Amino acid sequence: MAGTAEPTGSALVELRGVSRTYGERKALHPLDLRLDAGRCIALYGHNGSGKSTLLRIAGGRDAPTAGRALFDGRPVDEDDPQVRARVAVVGDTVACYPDLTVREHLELVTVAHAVDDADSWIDEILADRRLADHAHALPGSLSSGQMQSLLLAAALVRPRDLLILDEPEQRLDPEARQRLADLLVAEKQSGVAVLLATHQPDLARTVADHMIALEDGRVIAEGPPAVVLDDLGRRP
Ligand SMILES: Nc1ncnc2c1ncn2[C@@H]1O[C@H](COP(=O)(O)OP(=O)(O)OP(=O)(O)O)[C@@H](O)[C@H]1O
Repeated sequence: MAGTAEPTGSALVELRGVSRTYGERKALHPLDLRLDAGRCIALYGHNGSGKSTLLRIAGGRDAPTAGRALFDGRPVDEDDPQVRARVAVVGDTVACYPDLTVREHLELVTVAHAVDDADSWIDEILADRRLADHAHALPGSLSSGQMQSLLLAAALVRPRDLLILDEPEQRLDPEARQRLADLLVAEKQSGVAVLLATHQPDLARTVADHMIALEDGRVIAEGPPAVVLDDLGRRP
């Protein structure tokens, strides 16, 4: 079983024998996973290896074909108010309103999640993500890296116990990637569980406690990131 620590009580995320089939295609073969508060699991693998499928199931956006996906001991469903309140997802697709500014997007999120003192909190996140100068810009005028920072900011302005990120390093420059790694370490330190799909070994090495390497929907290696990366590096 994939785990980030000795199991103590119920995990925040628990997948038991989870698999996913699309038509004839087996996107995910049965796997187990356990993620506790304040820990991070990184999923690693080629395009099409099943990372996003696993993330969608863990966040309740998709149901497994077989097995059980639990959040805090209950079947996970993105429509569950508990899940909506506690799970923040940074996706790989851009979903935004073309006529709302960067700041207005973040305001929407804070209203939806009844965030106290939202204005100063938004200011802080905008500065932190280097978006302060673009607060009044419309999405269409953002660079792809700035758009990625906006997606990240939208997850950070709201409360969360679990942060799910699908290749968050995409489109970020080296400095922004470093700030992303620092941010995810800080998230863990504040008790947030982080479930991450990445193509960047350094990000996994810096942030993750446990790494799961997938190939064609199967777990081919798992363990501490340095060990898994070393193992993968020695394969023919
Ligand atoms: N909605 C869907 N319908 C049919 N097949 C799907 C669907 N979603 C994913 N798949 C298939 O499942 C497999 C796993 O896809 P998935 O998106 O999970 O891979 P991934 O590891 O996230 O890839 P990438 O690194 O490119 O994002 C792929 O073969 C993909 O074509």
